[in-house]
Amino acid sequence: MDLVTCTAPVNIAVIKYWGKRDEELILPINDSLSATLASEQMHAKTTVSISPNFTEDRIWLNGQEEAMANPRLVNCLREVKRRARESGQTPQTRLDWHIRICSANNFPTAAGLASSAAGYACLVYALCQLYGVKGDLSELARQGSGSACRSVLGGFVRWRMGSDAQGHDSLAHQVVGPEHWPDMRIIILVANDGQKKVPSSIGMKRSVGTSELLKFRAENTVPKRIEAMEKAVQDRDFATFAALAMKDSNEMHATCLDTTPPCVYMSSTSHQVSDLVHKINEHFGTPIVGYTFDAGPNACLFLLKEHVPLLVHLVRHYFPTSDTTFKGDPFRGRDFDVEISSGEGKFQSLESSMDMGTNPDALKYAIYTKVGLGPEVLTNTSDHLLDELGNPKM
Ligand SMILES: Nc1ncnc2c1ncn2[C@@H]1O[C@H](COP(=O)(O)OP(=O)(O)OP(=O)(O)O)[C@@H](O)[C@H]1O
Ligand SMILES: C[C@@](O)(CCOP(=O)(O)OP(=O)(O)O)CC(=O)O
Repeated sequence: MDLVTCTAPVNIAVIKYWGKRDEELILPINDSLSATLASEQMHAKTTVSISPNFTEDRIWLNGQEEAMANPRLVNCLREVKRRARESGQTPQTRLDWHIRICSANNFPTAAGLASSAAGYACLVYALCQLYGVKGDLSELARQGSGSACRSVLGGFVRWRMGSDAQGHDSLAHQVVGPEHWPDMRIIILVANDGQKKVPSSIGMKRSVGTSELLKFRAENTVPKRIEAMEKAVQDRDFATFAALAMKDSNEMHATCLDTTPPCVYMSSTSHQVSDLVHKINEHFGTPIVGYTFDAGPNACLFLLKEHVPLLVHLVRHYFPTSDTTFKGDPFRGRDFDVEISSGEGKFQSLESSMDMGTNPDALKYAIYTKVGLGPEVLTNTSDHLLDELGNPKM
């Protein structure tokens, strides 16, 4: 029996992918750009195993057995095997053995927190390790979920839409590595981690079919904005970075509202968080925090390390929670390398200038993280999700 276990990170787009020109190959209507988040806080973990003794292909996701017939899964497996066959690295007999796949996310699945990105990047990375496939993996991961192609790399990543009908040039590449902007921090404010009503793939298909605004966005705004965003990342120009991220998120959600029937992903809590961010930035006279929202109500905030204590104080003040544990709590303890003092006295004058009401228990918890590396192989036996017979350990 051969067995490989990997982790892959989540990525959060600051220039969004929303809309496909080819549903089957998952080819987008515009380029997108994202930050890969550190795997320590959020990751998918996948074990893949092949054996001549397995009599059928099987998959378990988050402890439940699922159907292998999922077309995205089938496409990924077929394409990785095709690449393995073409490279001549793997004997046909090994490619014919049945496979077992066991995967788990350490954060909510299908809640607009990019689980499909981490999940398919992890699956493809693990399969490629298993079959000895080398080279670009983004084309393979893209066929599981569009955003997954950006999770096969660390740092800041750009997915170029490409023009080839077969999608061979619709690939992701690294803009800068995770070490490039060491002070960048990310705080995800989770308002709802339940499964969303309209999955991204359905929502964006509906937008492509009905929104004129989406067409305008893809053809006119994004091509210019993404160049400015790439430059802002390269120059570590936080104010431009945050302003562009917020603009792009709002434009994506505007296209969702321009869709028939409309896709409403942001909630009143999302808008309150957005309001707070704009008030903070107004107070400072320049963006010191930027937000972006995926297809869900949870805010993903970008900010520099020096502003974490301030943001933490204000979020605690305006979104008090009775859950004192506040999972992934940046609101207590230490930053990765900076002490987060409660800063009560220091920021009190700010509260009075905000002119906002408080929203008790509107947030469930927060995840505090930074920009990180791409997928990794785990070699410790205790890390494998399948036992020596190929059965799930849990
Ligand atoms: N670890 C995993 N391994 C394989 N597939 C996964 C994994 N995690 C999630 N998926 C697949 O992704 C689907 C969820 O994708 P969906 O786009 O609906 O949500 P999301 O990725 O959490 O949100 P969004 O893309 O809007 O940020 C799951 O139903 C499952 O098919
Ligand atoms: C809002 C987004 O997160 C949309 C992600 O959509 P998916 O990649 O989940 O869609 P499919 O390609 O159909 O699987 C924006 C982004 O990540 O760029």
